[in-house]
Amino acid sequence: MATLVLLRHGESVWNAEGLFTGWVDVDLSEKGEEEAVTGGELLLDADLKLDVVHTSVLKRAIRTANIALDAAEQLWIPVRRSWRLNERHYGALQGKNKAQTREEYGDEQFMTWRRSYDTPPPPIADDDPLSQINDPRYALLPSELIPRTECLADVVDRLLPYWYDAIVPDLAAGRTVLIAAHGNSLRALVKHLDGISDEDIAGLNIPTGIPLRYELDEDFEPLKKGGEYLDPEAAEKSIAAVANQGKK
Ligand SMILES: O=C(O)[C@@H](CO)OP(=O)(O)O
Repeated sequence: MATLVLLRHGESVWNAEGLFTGWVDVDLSEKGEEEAVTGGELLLDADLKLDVVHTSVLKRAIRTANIALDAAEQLWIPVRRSWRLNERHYGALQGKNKAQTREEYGDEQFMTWRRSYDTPPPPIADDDPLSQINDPRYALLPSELIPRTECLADVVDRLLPYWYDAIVPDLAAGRTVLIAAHGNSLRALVKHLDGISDEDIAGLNIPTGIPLRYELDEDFEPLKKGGEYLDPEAAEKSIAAVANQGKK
């Protein structure tokens, strides 16, 4: 049996402003930092002894991990980072206001771009100031691997090699693993873990800053589908807030 803990970063400055974020490297808001502290306190209260943390290469996830691990008195544990845990690339929607986008394109198109499994938003141009094509952290990635947009299916495809190559070996070695990542990269992982259908995944939202614990069997499948939030009540509220983004 192995323990896996998933942690979505705390509220970011762009979450607070209601903007599509994707691969843009925005920081946590003050509230997001507080959520990360609370997340760490929940880890401490649950007496979770972590052995390793995996994060994306975006600072909202990196800082959430640092703040939470500090609060959990485990800032010293080994860290690994990968672009494969990054948020879903939001294409040309990056930096756009969610409520305005909803108004301009209508509910159906808005929700298709936000939550459909296989329809990506329009791609971002390489010369767009919000493109990541020249970002030094992806300099070693072949240009064709740097996304210009992604649907959730694309995220599953790029995340699973990291799951199998880097995270599963940690779990197999008996390590308790923390993954600090993003709303949609964690939706992709939860879809895989819980065997959620392409249709049903549209209805799943991940709350900010609340650890989600999974106990996994020898095949790395959850003993309990959906895992367990360390603060289920707060999770429920935060899930509703995420689902309602873009509504007035
Ligand atoms: O903007 C984003 O990158 C994501 C996560 O914050 O938003 P959404 O929940 O709308 O997919």
